[in-house]
Amino acid sequence: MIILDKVSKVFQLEAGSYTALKENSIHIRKGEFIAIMGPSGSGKSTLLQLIGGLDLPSYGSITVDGVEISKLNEIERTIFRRTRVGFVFQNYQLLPMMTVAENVSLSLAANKTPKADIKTKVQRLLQDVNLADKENHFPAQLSGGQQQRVAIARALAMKPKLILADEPTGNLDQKNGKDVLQLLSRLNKEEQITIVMVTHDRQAAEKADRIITIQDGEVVQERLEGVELR
Ligand SMILES: Nc1ncnc2c1ncn2[C@@H]1O[C@H](COP(=O)(O)OP(=O)(O)OP(=O)(O)O)[C@@H](O)[C@H]1O
Repeated sequence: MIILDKVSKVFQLEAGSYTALKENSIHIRKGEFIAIMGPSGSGKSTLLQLIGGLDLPSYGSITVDGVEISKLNEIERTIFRRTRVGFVFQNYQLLPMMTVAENVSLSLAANKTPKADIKTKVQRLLQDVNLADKENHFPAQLSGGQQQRVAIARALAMKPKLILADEPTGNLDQKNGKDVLQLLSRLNKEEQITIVMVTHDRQAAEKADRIITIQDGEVVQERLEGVELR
């Protein structure tokens, strides 16, 4: 599903260049649930952004679902992101002036789904995340856990085979964090959606099939159900 071949990311700064990722080669199979862990500043979010086509690697190639995204131009990458990847962020990133239903419908509208279909699809998505009764609420009227479930419904709208989640439970208390993780786990198991999740939370990471640990821009450890792989 995801192949990174010797991927490096170098940021050009006024003070010089900074290597955030160093020659990482990573393979992620279809349907895997991967947790990415590592200290602050180790390159986790940068890695997720490269996999999601939000940014380009400086060196190396990235292939996602058969598409070499590191070769796509800006417009092609935008289409790739809109149609193939669901993004979930720590701070939910819902639009505050729009209702829950409008937030979930955004990508459907952007991808020219007929209006009549949007309504039924949004209702089904909100049922899936157990928020059918909140469609006319605004994000500020919901708890953090509910907002994150709206964000997950939005991420699912285009039926992506891949969800990239950056600290999805980072702002949530234990109960809400657990609910969000359970939802991601269910989507992974029942819908075979591949999930790559950055987390600082060891308990959250234990939900994954494999934990990839990054340090100073390099993968230093991979652990599969308790077995050290490197
Ligand atoms: N656009 C950018 N320009 C310059 N440097 C950047 C940029 N984005 C990230 N960096 C640097 O790259 C390094 C890795 O950042 P990244 O956000 O990937 O870390 P992280 O592991 O996700 O950290 P955290 O756990 O704190 O979110 C950091 O030193 C950061 O300052």
